[in-house]
Amino acid sequence: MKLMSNDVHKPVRYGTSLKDSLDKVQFWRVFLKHYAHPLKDWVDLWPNNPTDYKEKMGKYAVEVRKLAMEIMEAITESLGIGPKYISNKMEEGMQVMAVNCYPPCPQPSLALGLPPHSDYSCLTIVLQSSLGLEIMDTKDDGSWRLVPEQKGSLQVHVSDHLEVLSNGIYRSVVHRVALNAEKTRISIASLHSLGMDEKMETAKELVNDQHPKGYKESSFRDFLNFLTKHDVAEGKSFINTLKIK
Ligand SMILES: O=C(O)CCC(=O)C(=O)O
Ligand SMILES: [Fe+2]
Repeated sequence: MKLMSNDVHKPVRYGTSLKDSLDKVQFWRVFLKHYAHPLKDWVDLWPNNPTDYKEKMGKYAVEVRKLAMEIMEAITESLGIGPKYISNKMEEGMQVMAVNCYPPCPQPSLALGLPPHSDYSCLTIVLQSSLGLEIMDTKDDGSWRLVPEQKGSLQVHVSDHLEVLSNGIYRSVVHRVALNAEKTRISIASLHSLGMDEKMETAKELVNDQHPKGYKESSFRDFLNFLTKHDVAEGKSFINTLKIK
């Protein structure tokens, strides 16, 4: 069974990719994705069940967004382009919450919860209920490192649009999700980016003769259009389509 609401342009969508149309197991995940900023524009579209979902997720979304803005300010400051360089534009930006559920898998070594990918956003902040998230160590031949389980801690990922902005000084994190046979794992990923049609460009201040511009500009809508043409399972990455070779 495949319960996909396939239109990636919808502000609320859900799906499962436990099995594909040939009944072959692909990725062992059920998900709900919805927009979250500005809250009042989207909250009425969120699920009514569980009854406290809107209230609890609403509070979390607002708080995690504040954190994302603070971190973005620290990052652009570290790049020497000032704390407000992108946060002003992000005020009007998008926030997508991805609520992921990975049921126990009878043969966890034969499947993945999510394939290797990087996120399109500037920053992604992940809260996980148990072990499973792995990040690629690019300094060590691309081996996978398990993100430790620390109750209440948040995992912050640099994503594609920050790589573009920083002209490659910050690199987006390639990550995947491993499965386990015993318990259901839940994660909430909060993806922060510019507005739907706002193009993310490389900061001109970070382009010079030694560091020529490495990336084409793109928007969140450009990413969604990419998604309609490519399945993440194919392994084709959005950031690679932006690189100027
Ligand atoms: O489940 C996780 O820990 C990560 C989820 C994720 O990578 C995503 O939703 O993009
Ligand atoms: Fe991700």
